[in-house]
Amino acid sequence: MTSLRLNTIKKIGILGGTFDPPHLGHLKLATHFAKVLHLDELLLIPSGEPWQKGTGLTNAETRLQLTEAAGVDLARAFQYLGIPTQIGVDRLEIDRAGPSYAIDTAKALRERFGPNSSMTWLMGVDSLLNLPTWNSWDQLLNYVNFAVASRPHYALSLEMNPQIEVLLTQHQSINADALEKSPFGRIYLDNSLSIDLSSTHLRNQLKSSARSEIASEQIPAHALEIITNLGLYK
Ligand SMILES: Nc1ncnc2c1ncn2[C@@H]1O[C@H](COP(=O)(O)OP(=O)(O)OP(=O)(O)O)[C@@H](O)[C@H]1O
Ligand SMILES: O=C(O)c1ccc[n+]([C@@H]2O[C@H](COP(=O)([O-])O)[C@@H](O)[C@H]2O)c1
Repeated sequence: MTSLRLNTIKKIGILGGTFDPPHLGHLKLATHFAKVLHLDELLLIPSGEPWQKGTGLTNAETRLQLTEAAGVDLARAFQYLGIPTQIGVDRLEIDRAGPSYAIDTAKALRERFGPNSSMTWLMGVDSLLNLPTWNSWDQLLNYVNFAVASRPHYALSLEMNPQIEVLLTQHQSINADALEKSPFGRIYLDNSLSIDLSSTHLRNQLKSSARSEIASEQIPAHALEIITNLGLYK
């Protein structure tokens, strides 16, 4: 009876990002955790006002459009790979006024999915290292789990501050299964990804003479089409 209940807990993955633009690093992160965490649903959530990213960002509606296009490519990849996870692109941060705080998003999604769903915020290790700068960061694990992927140029062991060390001591789970069974409060560190792509690097490439060399191994094809059609990042 217990195991039946555990198997029927709904498992939601949340991938928030500025997505300026979305790239294959985002899609591979999403694909990896959809498989590892057996996600029922994955939400891509473009940040409305990414308050730490400075000025000169692409406007939110265009980043949403790019994320929706990337979602189409991700859905195709899931179909090809036989991953049954449903993909949604959610505009809740864009529709909320003011700076986009993950804590507000986590609370809103907890209301939506109810107390028993397993909700996991997916992120690269750079986001975990930066976590103590987020608004009300120490409350986030009361609403979601964290699944954290390795990323080139960021080393947890070298850059970890004491606050993250304490957080890991209290919340880390060695097995991903723990997150499937916990609605919130667990952290899973995954060292198997090493995708050397970033939006910053791609924006720089799109501004340069190497613009035409960008391929769908870097930016998903449908998003790249919009970038080309709208002449973005020139
Ligand atoms: N190559 C990658 N490997 C692992 N995680 C990634 C990768 N790229 C992005 N992420 C994660 O995806 C989330 C959203 O990232 P974001 O949209 O800021 O992309 P970015 O490439 O980090 O952007 P920028 O270069 O503008 O800072 C973050 O949690 C980030 O850690
Ligand atoms: O809550 C915060 O204060 C906060 C500060 C920085 C980033 N975040 C969230 O972290 C996710 C990745 O952010 P970024 O800046 O790396 O694109 C995205 O969902 C952001 O809204 C959240």
